[in-house]
Amino acid sequence: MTSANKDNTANHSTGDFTDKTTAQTEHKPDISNNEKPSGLLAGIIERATKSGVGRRKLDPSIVESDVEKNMQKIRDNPTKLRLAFLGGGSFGTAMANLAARNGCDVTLWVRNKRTVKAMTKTQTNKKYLPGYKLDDRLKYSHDLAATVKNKDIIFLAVPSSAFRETLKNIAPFITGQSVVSLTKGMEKDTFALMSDIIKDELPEVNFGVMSGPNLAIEIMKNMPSATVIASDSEPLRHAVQAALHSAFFRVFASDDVKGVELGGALKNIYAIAMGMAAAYDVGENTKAMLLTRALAEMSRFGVETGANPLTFLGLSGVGDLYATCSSELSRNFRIGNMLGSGMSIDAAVKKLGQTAEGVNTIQQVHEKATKEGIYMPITHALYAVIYEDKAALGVALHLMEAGFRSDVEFVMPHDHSNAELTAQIQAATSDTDDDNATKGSGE
Ligand SMILES: NC(=O)C1=CN([C@@H]2O[C@H](COP(=O)(O)OP(=O)(O)OC[C@H]3O[C@@H](n4cnc5c(N)ncnc54)[C@H](O)[C@@H]3O)[C@@H](O)[C@H]2O)C=CC1
Ligand SMILES: O=C(CO)COP(=O)(O)O
Repeated sequence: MTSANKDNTANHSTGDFTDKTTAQTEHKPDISNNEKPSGLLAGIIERATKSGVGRRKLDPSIVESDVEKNMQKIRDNPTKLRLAFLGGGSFGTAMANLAARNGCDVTLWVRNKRTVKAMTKTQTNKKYLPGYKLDDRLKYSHDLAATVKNKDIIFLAVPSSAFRETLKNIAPFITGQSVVSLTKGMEKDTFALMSDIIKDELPEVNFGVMSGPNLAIEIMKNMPSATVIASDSEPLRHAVQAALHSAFFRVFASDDVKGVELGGALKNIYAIAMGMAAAYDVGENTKAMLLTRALAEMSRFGVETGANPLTFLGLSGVGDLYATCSSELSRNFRIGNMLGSGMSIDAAVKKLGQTAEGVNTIQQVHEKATKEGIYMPITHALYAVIYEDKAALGVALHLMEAGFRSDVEFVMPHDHSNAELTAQIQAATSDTDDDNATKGSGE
């Protein structure tokens, strides 16, 4: 049993599972035999690192059975993927721990030398995951070059604000490694997603993005979870599945990189809205309305920017939206809750002291949607409350009075012929709106 398991004793009443079964039956990494990648793995890596290979569109049923076959071969031939995880926050640590527990050769890069020393000594991440013992095979380093050299896959789990800088720093050491983003955000001022930044900075590399309902603390507790690896490269998808998949963590595949990435980035906006709604003690109907209209906004935005709307029905869309909109473990939810309790955005961010990507994403998406004329009423409303000091109640009422629209616009497109009626209703209620529109109105 791994040291992580020793600490996490079984408590099924709280949903806390040990991974006794995994350790004993699923992954039996034989360290002594694992120094070199197996033939199968070497093949996967070779294919993954050759540009163009594996980029064809595949019949999903064939992919499913191929994945299963490959997974089986990998299970039958214990392998040692060489992985680097960059970013020692809660998510980078949780994912690195999963891979180490699966028998991969894993180094977690943390920029602070003293933190590396402390993690090596205690095998815990005291700041971001206090109380969770990490796998004793996990290695730590603050030497970026040494960490990324001679690796098969480099996973980035730094905040979006540090993503480009981190890629620039590793660029000199990239030879044939693949890169996978775990980051859920957008670059400030450029609206670039992490995959866009990878294409800018490392145009030759094979890359993927991973996203899904993956609250780090629940993963550390071995609560069953699932995620999505999206890449144009089939071999890379398989390699990531091999690295992270276990009885507690299922890794599904997709080739809609944009859709998967947008799901992870956009849901943070609505987690803030939902945290705020929770502070106002709204009912279940209201939460359901907010969640569902959020999904409509996300998929509309996705389609306008090149994603497949069906992707938003998957784990990285509705799955992650649900997880972060319903849990105080979500930092974005907590930010919303603090805002709803009357705190300013700056004070809330300071109090949180961790990454909450939604704070920046609201601004990016508000600007982009305004510029491109994409209908995103919840995002605009949230922007008005947070950045234009509008009263939340007045803004919420305004949202409720918006015109008649169809439910699922991909099933029945909106009927714009009722615009006149909508305008009349809005004119009739505008006096009330004006009264409620600013915080000085005595809301
Ligand atoms: N925590 C979670 O449950 C999940 C987080 N994510 C995403 O993962 C990304 C990272 O988030 P967390 O690990 O939760 O953040 P965190 O707030 O727990 O930690 C951030 C880490 O990044 C490091 N960092 C900050 N600036 C850096 C820089 N310039 N260079 C190197 N390292 C730097 C910090 O020192 C810290 O170790 C975010 O985009 C987040 O949305 C995705 C899924 C789940
Ligand atoms: O993305 C997450 C879970 O899937 C984590 O959400 P927060 O960044 O809001 O904590």
